[in-house]
Amino acid sequence: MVLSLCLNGVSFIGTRQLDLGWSRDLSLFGFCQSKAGRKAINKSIALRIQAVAAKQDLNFKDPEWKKLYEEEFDERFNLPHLSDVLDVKPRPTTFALQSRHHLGEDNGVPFERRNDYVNNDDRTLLKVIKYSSPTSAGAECIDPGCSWVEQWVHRAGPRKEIFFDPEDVKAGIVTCGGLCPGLNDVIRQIVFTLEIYGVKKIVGIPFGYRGFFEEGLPEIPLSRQVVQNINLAGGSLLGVSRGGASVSDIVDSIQARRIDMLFVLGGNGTHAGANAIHNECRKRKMKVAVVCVPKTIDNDILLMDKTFGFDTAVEEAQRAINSAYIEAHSAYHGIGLVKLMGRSSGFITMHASLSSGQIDICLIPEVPFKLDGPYGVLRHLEHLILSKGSAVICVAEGAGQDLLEKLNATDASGNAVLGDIGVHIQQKIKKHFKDIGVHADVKYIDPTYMVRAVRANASDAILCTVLGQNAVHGAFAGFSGITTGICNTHYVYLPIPEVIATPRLIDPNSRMWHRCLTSTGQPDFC
Ligand SMILES: Nc1ncnc2c1ncn2[C@@H]1O[C@H](COP(=O)(O)OP(=O)(O)OP(=O)(O)O)[C@@H](O)[C@H]1O
Ligand SMILES: O=P(O)(O)OC[C@H]1O[C@](O)(CO)[C@@H](O)[C@@H]1O
Ligand SMILES: [Mg+2]
Repeated sequence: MVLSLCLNGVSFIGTRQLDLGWSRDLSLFGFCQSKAGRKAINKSIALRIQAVAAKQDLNFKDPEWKKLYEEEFDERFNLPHLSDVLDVKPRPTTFALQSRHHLGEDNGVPFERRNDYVNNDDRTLLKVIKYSSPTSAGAECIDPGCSWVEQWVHRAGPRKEIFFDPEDVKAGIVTCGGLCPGLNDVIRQIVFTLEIYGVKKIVGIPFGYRGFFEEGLPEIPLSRQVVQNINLAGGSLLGVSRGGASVSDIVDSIQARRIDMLFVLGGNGTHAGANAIHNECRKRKMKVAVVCVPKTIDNDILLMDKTFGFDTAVEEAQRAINSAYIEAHSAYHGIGLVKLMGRSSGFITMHASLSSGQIDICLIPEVPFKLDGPYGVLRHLEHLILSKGSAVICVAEGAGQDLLEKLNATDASGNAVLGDIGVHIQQKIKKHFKDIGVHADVKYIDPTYMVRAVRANASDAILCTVLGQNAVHGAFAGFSGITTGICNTHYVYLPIPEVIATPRLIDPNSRMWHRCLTSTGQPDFC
């Protein structure tokens, strides 16, 4: 399992699932630390490098360590293939990039297209920065010297050989978790691409994994005609849901329906489910390709530049921020407060704050803060009101949960139900200004579902198009238990476990978070 461990500005990457107390020990991020605290952290960094090295059997004194690391990395990112467990034979692809008769002839010689297909040995480089030292901003290091280590992942796209006869294929598509702009765009491209391969049986599974087992939820037949215009609306043509049946029941249902390819659109939880489905199919020696397309406005999937829907959500969030700004700016001592989605990651909040340019205080789950006290948010707010007359705060829903009473409840999928940090901050601001006898007019905006129910914007629509097509190419190429994404602007296939080992978080020592702080001008709140 991949693990990116961030310690006081330095990240060390482990290759297996390592129990290094990563989870949410935010004090490790090096914020709010005294000099003595920082010294202790530096010592713990040294100890932890040793721990990583020991657990990975890496001895950095061994001149071969880098080679060993790279070999292990290749192994981890190797894509599971149907031929690993089944006796399947390749056949020439039926996917034509253009029908030849449209291309015509040149001097009587039939036009030959070149470089049409992706070679199975093509790779894309995962990390492209060479850090000169572990103290470089946002450095991700494997060894104490922060050596350059190559990490290659598999390139996505159509292969020359395929492992299914399209005539026989029944393909299923399912969308799980919460809504996300672009779901319909991905469904549409999957259907288009399947049909180009020659697949005739394409069905949608209604309402997420639930559609596999709940009575009265019939499959939805899909074709180019059915999906032609679905991208013009937000939501999912198939419906979504949380919670679900046992993996074994889902695989029974896949077997009974004779599905050969399953395209699964969803976030972390959905991917965990898809991987379990893939493993169960393997165990039963079923020839089923399970391919995911990561869907989450939270952008919390590891290794990827971004997930589809994120851009649109950020754009939409700006409407709320702009309204909060106008309200705050037009009121006497106005304070605008906007809460945005982001259970464990503050990407939407950080990007919306950066892009709007109207935010004075940006609060995310990855960076702890205090509301009260001389260095707390409220004191800074007081300063903003008295110095410039108004202020706007943007807070992620998962931020500051340590300030709220734990609810000890979970949703149908087992995700923790969070306390409402927006309402809490609103109340605290009102009370604070009342207590100090300064007028303040607080306007709270919670656009939660509005940012994800819209249709995809232009850049997300393109991303969805590529991902949907690549998902189909991956299934025909015989891969299963994989997901598709964009890494360093190139499109790749990745084994599912590598992208869901942990939720992807903002590194508080990254350049991007520092840029956000530069933009808002906010201090550390602790
Ligand atoms: N570890 C797991 N194993 C099997 N299935 C899972 C697992 N975690 C979640 N699921 C199933 O995956 C589906 C979606 O999970 P979840 O509700 O957490 O959404 P998600 O995919 O993480 O998307 P979102 O980003 O909207 O939260 C649910 O039907 C849930 O039951
Ligand atoms: O209310 P729902 O549908 O469970 O979705 C809420 C969650 O979905 C997410 O947007 C992830 O898709 C989280 O940020 C948020 O907490
Ligand atoms: Mg989730």
